Formats: sequence, C-alpha cells, structure tokens
Amino acid sequence: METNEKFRQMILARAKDLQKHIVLPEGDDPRTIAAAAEVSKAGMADLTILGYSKSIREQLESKGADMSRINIVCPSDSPGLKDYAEAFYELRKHKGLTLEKAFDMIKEVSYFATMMVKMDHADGLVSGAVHSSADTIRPALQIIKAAKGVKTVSSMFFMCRGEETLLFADSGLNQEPDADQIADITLSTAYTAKQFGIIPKIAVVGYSTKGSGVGPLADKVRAAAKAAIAKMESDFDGEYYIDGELQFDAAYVPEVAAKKAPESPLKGRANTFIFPDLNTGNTCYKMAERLAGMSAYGPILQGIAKPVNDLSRGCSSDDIVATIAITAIQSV
Ligand SMILES: CC(C)(COP(=O)(O)OP(=O)(O)OC[C@H]1O[C@@H](n2cnc3c(N)ncnc32)[C@H](O)[C@@H]1OP(=O)(O)O)[C@@H](O)C(=O)NCCC(=O)NCCS
Ligand SMILES: CC(=O)OP(=O)(O)O
Repeated sequence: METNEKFRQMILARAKDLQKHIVLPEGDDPRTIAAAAEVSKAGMADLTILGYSKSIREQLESKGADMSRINIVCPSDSPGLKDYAEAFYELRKHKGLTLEKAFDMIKEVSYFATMMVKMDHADGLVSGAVHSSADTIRPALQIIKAAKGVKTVSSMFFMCRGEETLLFADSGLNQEPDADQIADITLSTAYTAKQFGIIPKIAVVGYSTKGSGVGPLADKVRAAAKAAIAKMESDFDGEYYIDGELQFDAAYVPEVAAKKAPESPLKGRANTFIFPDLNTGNTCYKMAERLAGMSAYGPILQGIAKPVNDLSRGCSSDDIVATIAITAIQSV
C-alpha cells in the first residue's frame, strides 16, 4: 500500500476535522486493535471497541493508544444490552423475531454495534476484518435499512494509487443486479464520488464496446448502461460524464478509446466503473489491489440510512484506519 496516496491524506484530514464516534465490533482482531491505536493517537475520532477478550485494553496500551478516546465494551456485560435487545425486537418482531432470540442475537458484536448506530450511540461502524461481508452487511440491511428514496443499497471501493482515485461498484453486495438496480448503483456511486470531492466519469463496463460484442451478456450491459444514463440525467445533481457499454480499455486508455469509442464523452478518462455483476466487480477490485498495487478501501456501503462499512478479511490495519475516516465523512 502506498501511504502517500492523495485520497488517503485527504480523508484522514477531513475525518480529523469532523471528530466523529465510530464503533469497531471486532476488538478481538489484532489489526483492529492496531488501527484503533493509530486513530486515537492521531486524534481522528472517538472509538467504541467491542469484544470478549480480556486483553483488549492491555493490547491497546502496549501500542500507545490514547485511552481517553477509546471505550471498550463487552456486549454481554453491557448495561446497554437490554435496551438494544428490546429495540431490536421491536424492529424485527414482524419478521418473527422473539424477545428471547433478540437477547441472544444482540450479544453478537455485529448486531450490538449495528444497534448502537441505529440508536445514535455511534456515528458509524466499521467491521469485516473477521466477519464475512454477508454477516457484516445483513444486520445493517435489517436494522438500519436503505436511506429515504433509495431502493437498492449497494457497495463500492475507492481504489487508490498515488494521485489516482478510482471508484468500483458494485464489488461487494448485489450479486446479479438487473438494469434498474445497476442504474441505482450508478446513481449512488456518483453521489459517493461527489461526497468525496470527485467528479464522476462513469463507465458501465463489460466485454463489448458500443455493439462490438453480441450475446445476452453484452445485451445485459447495454440495457444497464441505457438505464444508468437515464437515471443520471433525471436524478443526479452535479457535474458528471457517463458512457456505456464499454470495455475497460475503451473507458480507461485514451488511445484505445480514440479507436474503439471515438464519440465517447469519457475520452478514455473514466474514474468510476460500474460492473455487471458481483463476480466481475469483486474479482476486478482484488486484481487491481493485488496485481496493480492499488489500495482498496471498502466495501463502502452507499444508499444506507447511516454509515456502516465492511472490510475484506484480507485487509491491513492501514485499510481499517482509512475506512474509519471514510465512515466519519459519510456520517455528516
Ligand atoms: C448482503 C446479503 C447477505 C443480503 O442477503 P440475505 O442474507 O439473503 O438477506 P435477505 O435477502 O433476507 O435480506 C435481508 C434484508 O435486507 C434487505 N436487502 C437485501 N439486499 C438489499 C439491497 N441491496 N438493498 C436494500 N435492502 C436489501 C432485504 O429486503 C431484507 O430486508 P427485511 O429482512 O427487512 O425484509 C446478500 O446480498 C449477500 O450475501 N451479498 C453478497 C455479499 C458477499 O459475499 N460479497 C462478497 C465479498 S465483499
Ligand atoms: C470485500 C471482500 O471481498 O471481502 P472478503 O475478502 O472478506 O470476502
């Protein structure tokens, strides 16, 4: 990971100005402890760390954490447990949740942390270094739910190297989005770009450029691009560029764009890539991270009512620090 990334420096500075409170449910994970120590020493945010290990405080102190910025909570011993269990039961009883089951589930750190955010006891949460994405995202979808006016919650990655920041979506949540869902993902990703000071230059990508490929998969991307272009025209407020269907090289390499898509408004300078399905989106982000040495921050959830962000189980503590900063910025 390059620590001189422009994007990383920007988000760390913005988060420090905001002074938010973020909950980290995975206090039993050493990378989370290292990230928490860094964040507290940098004075970037207040943190609540959840966990069942007796040595969390000791580990933080050994890393020089500023303990005045960190609260450690063991869910099953917490005075908040009863309130969270009861509130969780009220939210989900129409789905068959019993009070007894709610008390059991709330002891699980992901549910406890999600209820903290729901009840405004934290501004956002970051998890997923240990839990799978499904186990991190499911409580958020069940409890926090989509933001007003949003149908499809989705996820994106900031892919960073030096001066360059790219956005990839959906690389973490929606498995086989249809054209309307891809339009929703596109709009949310454009707003995420805007929130982080980036003008979205969006390419809806696949294996065909402007009709060069035939078959149902190319048809699917063409239909998705059409829906995404229409959605951006009607619903996005701000400067943007969009085109599709395009292959990645026609979207990203100006010389190739000049040959394959000379009329494209992107001119081979796309910074936001919308993928046709989760196999493609997830594989592409991991390849850019591992083969091209880009930092990958995410999956960042978008279109959700309050910020909850996931991590890859392969993440580093530096990734967690950046995701805490992104979460703080999203909570404004
Ligand atoms: C996130 C995920 C777990 C949700 O699916 P699920 O566990 O089967 O859950 P359900 O479909 O029962 O949905 C749970 C709730 O979330 C809602 N939901 C699911 N997907 C949603 C979306 N994209 N937007 C908004 N709400 C959504 C459902 O409506 C449901 O709400 P309800 O329980 O209040 O009725 C699933 O989409 C998933 O596994 N995605 C892939 C994650 C992954 O492995 N990524 C790769 C690594 S990053
Ligand atoms: C985002 C992602 O792919 O998560 P994981 O690597 O944990 O499956």
